[in-house]
Amino acid sequence: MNQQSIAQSLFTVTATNRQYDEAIEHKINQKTKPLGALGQLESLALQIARVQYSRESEWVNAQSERTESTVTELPLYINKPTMLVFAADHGIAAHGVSIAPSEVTTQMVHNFIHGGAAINVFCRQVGFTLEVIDCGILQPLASDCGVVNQRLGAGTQAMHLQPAMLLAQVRQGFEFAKQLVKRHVDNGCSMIALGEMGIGNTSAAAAVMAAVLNLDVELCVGRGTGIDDATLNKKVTLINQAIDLHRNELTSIESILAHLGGFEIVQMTGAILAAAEQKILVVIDGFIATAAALVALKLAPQSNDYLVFAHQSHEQGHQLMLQTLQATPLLSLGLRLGEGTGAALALPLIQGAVNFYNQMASFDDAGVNNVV
Ligand SMILES: O=C(O)c1ccc[n+]([C@@H]2O[C@H](COP(=O)([O-])O)[C@@H](O)[C@H]2O)c1
Ligand SMILES: Cc1cc2nc[nH]c2cc1C
Repeated sequence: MNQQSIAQSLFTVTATNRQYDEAIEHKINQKTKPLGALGQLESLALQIARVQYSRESEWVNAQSERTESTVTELPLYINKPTMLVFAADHGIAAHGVSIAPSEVTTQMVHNFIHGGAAINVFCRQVGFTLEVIDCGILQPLASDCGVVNQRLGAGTQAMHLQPAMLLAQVRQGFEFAKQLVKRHVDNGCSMIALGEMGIGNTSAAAAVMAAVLNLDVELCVGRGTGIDDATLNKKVTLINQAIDLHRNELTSIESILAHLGGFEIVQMTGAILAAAEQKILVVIDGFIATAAALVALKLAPQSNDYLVFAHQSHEQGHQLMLQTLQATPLLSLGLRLGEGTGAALALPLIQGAVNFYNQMASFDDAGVNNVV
């Protein structure tokens, strides 16, 4: 008998309903513009409509007299957009793979608490509520500091010497993430975005990418915070060493996550699966968040329907990962900060897709010659 994965035992993910696609596309095509002229915003509006009409399906079905075309009169919405920033430390960071020591993870979490980081600035600017989650930074924080405590340990083990974590920690991380997302959805949130903070986490993300996609480590590793050539070589060597050490154990996606991953990558994976289960949109930030998306998509391919890829990061490996996922990110700004910054900057574009769908006049409404 096939053993159920941890993810299968915790999450039920179903694809969005495609029943209204024709009506949605008709509505978009009847807007006062040349066919397709809003480019990627049109496919984004279609995706959001699929997600939200699937989410509201009980309501939609209850309106038994409604025809398919009137279903599209339901406006799309973004309620309580919430940026979740997952912080964790990495054992490998003590072995010279980053420009910064692990202490910077905690220092940046304090910066988030005091509102001074880039992610604070951008969240304030665009209207994201920011929540920071301690998934396992080196030292616990004071319980009243405003950071959510979902610690899986005091940093992972150095993956080139031993497994980064146990499968029990992967399970606990998925459970934490499920509770977290449920709390936000119960509170009316219709869209989450995922960012992260963790010195050393581009090593973990690259290792997971190489193992999941069976790629050469060199293709997956980049300069992270901005390392020089010598440090880059060391990073490649240590990640190869980790993959060689655990080779016989890298037999399932969850085992790859346990041996090579990070506490924030585990919890972002869980948050994606939870968002897909709850049928809400989930906006993915940079390289590390995309590695979590890669894992989530391997565990539950239907979760793809709920994912919006915010941007293509400067990190080498991100473009290849996005291509492999056939994902077209909204932005490409050469960002390499993480924290959720690219996802925050994408919110006005997502809002633009919702607004044109809801508010633009049709050719009929506006008395404009129908050019479709
Ligand atoms: O999001 C990205 O694409 C990204 C690319 C490079 C670096 N980062 C951030 O930099 C940190 C990891 O870099 P490193 O060099 O310590 O592995 C971590 O806090 C990430 O948020 C993030
Ligand atoms: C200062 C600093 C801020 C960050 N934000 C996300 N990753 C980071 C890494 C460093 C080093």
